[in-house]
Amino acid sequence: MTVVFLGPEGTFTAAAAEIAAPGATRLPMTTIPEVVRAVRRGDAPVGVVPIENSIEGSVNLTLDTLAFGDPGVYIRREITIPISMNLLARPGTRIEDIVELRSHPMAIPQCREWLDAHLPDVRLVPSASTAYAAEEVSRADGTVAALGTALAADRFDLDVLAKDIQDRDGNTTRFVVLGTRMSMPTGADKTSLVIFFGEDRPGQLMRVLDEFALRSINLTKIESRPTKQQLGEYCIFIDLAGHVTEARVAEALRSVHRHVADVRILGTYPRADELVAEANGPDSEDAYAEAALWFRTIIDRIDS
Ligand SMILES: O=C(O)C(=O)C[C@]1(C(=O)O)C=C[C@@H](O)C=C1
Repeated sequence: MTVVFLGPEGTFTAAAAEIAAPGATRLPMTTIPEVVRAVRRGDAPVGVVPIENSIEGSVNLTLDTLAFGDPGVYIRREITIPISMNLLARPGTRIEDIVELRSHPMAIPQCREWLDAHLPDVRLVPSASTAYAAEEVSRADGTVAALGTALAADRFDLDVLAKDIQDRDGNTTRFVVLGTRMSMPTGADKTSLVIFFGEDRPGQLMRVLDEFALRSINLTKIESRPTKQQLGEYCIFIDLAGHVTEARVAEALRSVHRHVADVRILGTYPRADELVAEANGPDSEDAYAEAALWFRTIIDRIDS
């Protein structure tokens, strides 16, 4: 088994990949779209990419790659990892020597307050990942530092000048495990989808949200992103509690599909927090099954 992930070794995603596929052959990639392409091509059955951070929000490149890229790659699982950011530099570097700081564009804003307080005038330079930044620092002079994992410090012979410098306790990133098929239901699942509205009509978003609310389906995330077609045209990303094989989720999705131009399912997969979404009374599987049976008895009485 091979796992592809945003590399090189020493990234936070590399740690998530070890949880997703322990002991697998590891194939680090330079970018998130490369990971997705590798899974689509079948180079590896499992890919791991970051999707959301508790301080900085969504990893837009992941959302866009999954929503607008070629079909055939799905989220099969989510993994959340506590994120501890460290200031890494070549041995002998002092904080006051640093004039340039490199890291992944998701990592820098997680340390904004610390950087304002300790390195206010530093030049911020984006890197392909935190571990690439660490590697670049190992080849630079002693005025360049990186934000990254303690593991990257070991890997690239750097010192940790300051640790745990993220702006908030409990800093957490959510990663998604990708594959070419969707996951089976576990009873504690989530479904991620993107809605493309097409023609602009009043009340369309309300209509979509109503379909979920009517069936007591909890939305765990809702976010809009540009469709990239024209200024002001947005699609919405929704994460909901439940699996597409649950009757109320299936019925809601079928209804939503009637109202919009397209619905793209990004995946239906076990939740990291294992929280079971209760569906009781009229929302239960039994109630849907009973209603289907009742309706069958009506159809059966129609002349054939
Ligand atoms: O650069 C890395 O180490 C990554 O794994 C990427 C990434 C991200 O894109 O969110 C992962 C976790 C942290 O939130 C910061 C960076």
